[in-house]
Parts: sequence; structure tokens; C-alpha cells
Amino acid sequence: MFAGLRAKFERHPMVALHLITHTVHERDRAWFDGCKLTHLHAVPGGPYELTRAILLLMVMGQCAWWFAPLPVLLVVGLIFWIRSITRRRRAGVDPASLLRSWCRFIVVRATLWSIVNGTALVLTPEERLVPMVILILAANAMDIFGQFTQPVTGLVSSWIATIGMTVALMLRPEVATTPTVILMVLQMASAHARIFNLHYMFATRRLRTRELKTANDMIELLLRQYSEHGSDCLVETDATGVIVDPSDRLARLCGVDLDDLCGRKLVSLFEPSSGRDTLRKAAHRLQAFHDLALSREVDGKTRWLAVSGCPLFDAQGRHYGFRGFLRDVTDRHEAETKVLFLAQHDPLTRLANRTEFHDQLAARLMEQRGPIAVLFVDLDRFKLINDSMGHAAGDQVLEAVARRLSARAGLHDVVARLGGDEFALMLGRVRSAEAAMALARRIVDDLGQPVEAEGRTIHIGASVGVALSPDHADNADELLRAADMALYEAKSAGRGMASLYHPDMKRVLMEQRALELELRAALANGEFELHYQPLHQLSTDSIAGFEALLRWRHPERGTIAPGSFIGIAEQSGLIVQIGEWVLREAMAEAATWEGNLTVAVNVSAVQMRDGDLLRQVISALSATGLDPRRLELEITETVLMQDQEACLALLHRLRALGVRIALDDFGTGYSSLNYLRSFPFDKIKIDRCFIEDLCNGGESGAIVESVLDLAARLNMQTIAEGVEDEAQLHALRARGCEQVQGYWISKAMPADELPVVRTARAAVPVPALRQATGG
Ligand SMILES: Nc1nc2c(ncn2[C@@H]2O[C@@H]3COP(=O)(O)O[C@H]4[C@@H](O)[C@H](n5cnc6c(=O)[nH]c(N)nc65)O[C@@H]4COP(=O)(O)O[C@H]3[C@H]2O)c(=O)[nH]1
Repeated sequence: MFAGLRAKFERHPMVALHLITHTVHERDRAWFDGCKLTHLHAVPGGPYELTRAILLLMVMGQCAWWFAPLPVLLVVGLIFWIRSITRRRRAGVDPASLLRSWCRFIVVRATLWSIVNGTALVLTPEERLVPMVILILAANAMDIFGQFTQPVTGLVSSWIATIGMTVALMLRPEVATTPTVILMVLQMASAHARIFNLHYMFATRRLRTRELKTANDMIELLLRQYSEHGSDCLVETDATGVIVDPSDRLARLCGVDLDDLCGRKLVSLFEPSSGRDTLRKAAHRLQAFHDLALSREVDGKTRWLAVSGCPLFDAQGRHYGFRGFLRDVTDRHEAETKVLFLAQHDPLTRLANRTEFHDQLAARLMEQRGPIAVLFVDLDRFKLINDSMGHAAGDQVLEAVARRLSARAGLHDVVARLGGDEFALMLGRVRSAEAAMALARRIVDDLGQPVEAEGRTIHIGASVGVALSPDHADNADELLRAADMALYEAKSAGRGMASLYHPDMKRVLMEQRALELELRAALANGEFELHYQPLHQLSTDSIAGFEALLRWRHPERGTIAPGSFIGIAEQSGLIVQIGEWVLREAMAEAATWEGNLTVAVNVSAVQMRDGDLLRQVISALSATGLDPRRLELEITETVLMQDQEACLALLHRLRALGVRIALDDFGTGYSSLNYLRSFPFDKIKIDRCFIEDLCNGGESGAIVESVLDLAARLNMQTIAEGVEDEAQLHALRARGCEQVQGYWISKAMPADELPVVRTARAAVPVPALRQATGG
């Protein structure tokens, strides 16, 4: 197609000119005409021709009368020249560049033509001077005329001048001198150069225009197809942002009548939002915008539209509007919002999750607008509720807690569920530590109120730890740690408390960390040892077994009781390794004892939860060869408060091995009797606190009696711990307690101090034992 066009155009440059004029968009017509003019006058005619005429006058001063028509020509030339300048200015041609091009051509062409014409005139013999001058002037006149009119006319004028000169020379055959021939050749060359120049220019322009038009047609076709068959909707605005030629499709998408769209600004279609501000700014700065999600209400529902567009400029670089498209992305937006919500929130309570809480806290701290408080809230009896009443009740409790906390939160506050039964509150605008503590106490009170769940009234409670920035920390991690430490103290101080962080807590924590490191080293260095405390059988007044109690022989601090380090070992998880060592050591020691003496080993809740206990017991039994029936594992109620099902399953499997299970510290927990129902323990150990008061006439006596009675009925063995005097021993014996343990019998002693036990097969009377152990 283009080859044909080109060929046609090469034959008919004027046709090309015509076509160019008609293929330019109306909007760009003025600019194009201006450009055409500028390009065609790239060889500025007026000034050059005038200069040439003046130089000719100077050279040929002696025949000035021949130049009578020159002033007329000058005036005409001047008029055309001024008109040309005005048009060029209007067409937006840079005046500085015009001046530069004029100067360049005036100098080059005027010099050249002055030399050529002047040489011709000087060298032409007297008798041929007149026609020569006429010819040159005629050529000049036509040239001048041609320069200021249409380029094709200019071309023709050059041809006429050349032909005229040729004819004149043919009429005067005596003129055949070399300079005349050179003049003629130059004149013709000039004309041909012009033809070539114009031809080339029009051809290029024509081709570019055609290509552009084809591309535009194609784009328009694609856009129309896209608009008709795609899910997107084309939209165009004018320079002021008013929608131009709105389509039905756009009206349907926006849920308005087509008429309502006419004359309406695009921005006004959307609800106020940061996205709409971005769109407004982009339009103002004439910038493209991409996939801005903007909302608008359609038929009572929020619909999300993704808007993309780019600014439009005409040929002169003037902005005349925006073109782009709108796409309904409601489904996508809702899905994204949901995913984002789930990533940032707890699905049950719909509160912020830990990550979101941390991020929001960090962001607020960056803003640094006054103090910010963090309140860590921990439910006191949640695990118990969850295990005993089921997860549905547990969920309802958590939801109720979330509601109560949210009710206490203000506009600048954030409530989060950090996981399990841990909640947190960020107070974005808190006046002082006192104000934060006052709120913390109100929260403790709120959460102290009973909750209705699964048709039952449940009593929960909460402890709260409070920390403030910038007093306690100035970054999110430190502040959360400080609040956590404060919570730890609140829980240690007794449940249902609120504590404010103070720097001493950090010191305590540092000490705990140091202790943890020391514990690890102690395990590796073999600094642990076991002491054994006898379990005395009252019916036979003999030793039935021993409880293995852990001791840490610290190289500098001497022997350390487990109360100082078991908690840290549990927190750090180190208790799992330590517990395994205890099991092996105690069973290995018990295996050396004669008879059926049992060994009782304490098992912590962390060991039960860890999931490795069964393997550890089996491995220790096979390694030591101890009869499983001689091993007694002591667990506390807290063990059963965590995942009860898994815990009971583990206990049953241990029991299936033949190992005996004892319930330690009985009576100190919340629902000891419930636990007795849940698992058939082999033994119940009555806590020391009841034995202490046993002989003081308090209610401990009655409690001990009912426990002993219950155990007898459930066919469970009983042991009382913490027996420190004879009266307690007698009282227990009188009430039918089967075993006792305590300082009155013997303190715990190292394994190598137990010879009396090893030799005592049947019975070791209490006095003998006390004598032997120095108790
Ligand atoms: N006031 C008084 N106290 C008496 C009397 N008779 C015994 N005791 C102490 O009472 C504690 C009995 O152990 P527990 O209740 O299991 O309580 C133990 C047990 O919960 C834990 N524990 C000890 N060894 C281990 C172990 O190997 N593993 C685990 N997980 N915990 C252990 O540490 C706790 C404390 O152990 P100990 O300091 O050895 O303290 C022992 C024992 O020395 C008495 O007549 N009066």
C-alpha cells in the first residue's frame, strides 16, 4: 500500500500536498499549516532576495535606470516578508531559531548569488548586458514571489526563471561565454535542488502521516473492540476533567443515567478517599494514573472501580484531556480486603492480631505524638475453662473478652488478640502512667464479671501489665517486652492484678536469662544431682520408696534447691532435657535398691506437653531394667489444665507400661475433685499446707479426712507430704493415711547416704531412720 502511495506521490508531489492537508486532524490543522510554512521557508526567501538585489545594485551602479521596477518589488517583498513573519509567529515558531536560520542563509546564499550574478554581469560584454540584467531581475522577481507564496508556485517560478534565461540565451546565440553557461547551470541546479528538497520533504511527511493514520485506525479499532467486548469501559475527559462523549456502558457501570454523566467531572463520580485525592492530583499535574481503586455507591451497594488513564496532548504539546478506562473490580477488591483482613486480624474476635498490633504500635511510635501505653491482658483461668467446658465455650469467652476490651478502647486505641488468651491494648493518646493504670484496673474489674457461655455462668479473671513510651521504652519491641514483664509480675503477685513496668523487672529478667544460660552449662557439666526423700508406709512403719528431688550443685553458690530454677527451666524448655536426666538417674539408682522400693519422680507440665515423655520413660526403663511398677510419676493439676485429652491419653499409655501415676499437691488447685474423676490415679499426695494445720483445730483436719475417705472409695493410695512432727504423724495414722513423707521421717539425702535403705529389705522403723539420716 505504502509503495503504491510513494510511487504515486513521487510522480505528483502536488497531490501529496493536497493529501497532507486533508489527513491532518482538525485540532492540529493550524499547527500543521504553521509547520508546513516553517519547513518550506527553511530557505528564507525574502531577506535573501532583497540582499541579492541590493548587491546587484551596488555592482551595477552604472545602469541604475534599469532598476526602476526594483522599489516596487522591494515593497511587495517587504509586505510578503512581514506577512510571513506574522504567520510563522502565529504558528508558534521560535523567533530565535527563525533569526538564526535567516542569518545563516542570508550570509551563505547572498554571498553565493552575489558572486555568481556579479561575475556574470561584470564578464558579460556590453551588448549582452541588457538582456542579462533583465533575465536576472526576472528570475529574482519570480524567486521573491515564489518564496512568499505556496511552495509549488515557488518551484514553478524557479523553472520559469530558468527556462526564460535559456530562451533569452537562445535568442542571442552570440552569448556563449563560459560565465553565462555557468550561470544557467547554477540556476537550473538551484531549481532542481528545490524540487528534490520539496519532493523529499513531502514524501516523508506523507508517509509518516499515512503510517500514523493506519496506526491510529488500528488503535481505535482495538479500543472499540476492547470497549465492546471486554469488561473495561473507555472514558475520555476534556482538559477540565469533564467526561467527553460518555457511553451507555459507562453510565451502566456507574449506575447513573447517560444524561447525568454529560458535563460531569470524572472525579465527582467517586466517593471521597485517598485514591480520589491521588486521581485529582494526577489530573492536576497531567500525570498518568494506573489502577486507582475508587468506590462509588451503586444501587445501595459499594462498587469498586479501578481507574487508569493518561493525559492527552495535541501536536503543539497542549493538554486537551485524559483518556483511560474504568473496570469493575468489586469482587477482586472484596477478596483482597478479606485476605488482608485475615492477615491482620484474629478471625474469632476480629481484633488486630499480633503482627498488626506490632506494626501499628511501631507506626505510632514513629509519629511520636506524646506518650503511648501498652496494656498486656492475660486471662487467668482460660485454659481451665477451655479444657473443662469445651472449645465452644472457650470461644464465647474470648469473644466476650474482646467485646469488653473494645468497649474500653477509644478512637486512637488499638485492641488486639495476641494469641490464646492473651490480649493487648495500645492507648494512642494517654495522659500519664496513672491514667493507663486506672484503665488497666477497670479492665481487671470488667473481666472479673462473669460471662455467659453455653448456657452457663463462667467466672474468668485477668491480669494486666502496663508499659509506657517513652518512659519505659521507645521502640515497639522493647515496649511490648516491658508490658510483658509487667504482666508477668502482675500474675506472680496473684491473679486479678494490674502492674506497671519498672526497670527492676528488666534486671530480674536479665538475671533469669543469665540463670538459663547457667542451667544449660550445668546440664552439660553434670552439676545436677538427685536427693532422695523416703516415703514412709504407716501400716508397716517401713520405707516404701523414695521421692527423687533435684539439686543443683553450683560450683560457687553451693547446693541450690529446685524452687529457684525449675520455673526458669520450664520457661526455657530446658526442663525436657533435665527431666530426662532425672528419670534416667532416678531409675538407675532405684534399680540398685533391693526389694520393691519405689522411686517417685516429679514430671512438669512442660514435659507432658512436649510429647517426648513416653519415649523417655520407655528408653530409661529399658536402659536401667527397672520394673515399671516401681516407678511413680508425680504430676500436678496444672498438667491436666492444658490440653486435657492429649494429657489423659499420655497418662493412660504410661499406665499401660505399668508405671504408677500420682496426683501431687492435691487440694491446692481449683478443681482437684474434677481431675480425680477424669483419671484413675494410683495415688493422691495431700499437699503440705493441709498437714501444717492438721493439728491446729482448723478445717484442714476435715479436708484431710474427706480426701482420705474419697481416695479409699476411689481405690487410690494416699500419702501426706510435709510431716514435720510426731503429732502430725499420729493424726494421719489415726485418719487412715497410708504413707507419709516429711522432715520428721527424713530430709532428702544424696544417693550415697542411703546405705540403710539398701540393706533394709523389709522394714526400717522411723526412729532408726531418723537416727540414720540425722533427721
Ligand atoms: N517445709 C517442708 N518441706 C518438705 C518437707 N518434706 C519435704 N519437703 C520438701 O517438699 C518438696 C516436695 O516436693 P514437691 O512437692 O514435689 O515439690 C518439688 C517439685 O515440685 C519440684 N521438683 C523437685 N525436683 C524436681 C524434678 O526432678 N523435676 C521436676 N519437674 N520438679 C522437681 O521442686 C519442688 C520443691 O522441691 P524441694 O525443694 O526439693 O522440696 C521438696 C522437699 O524437700 C517438710 O517436712 N517440710
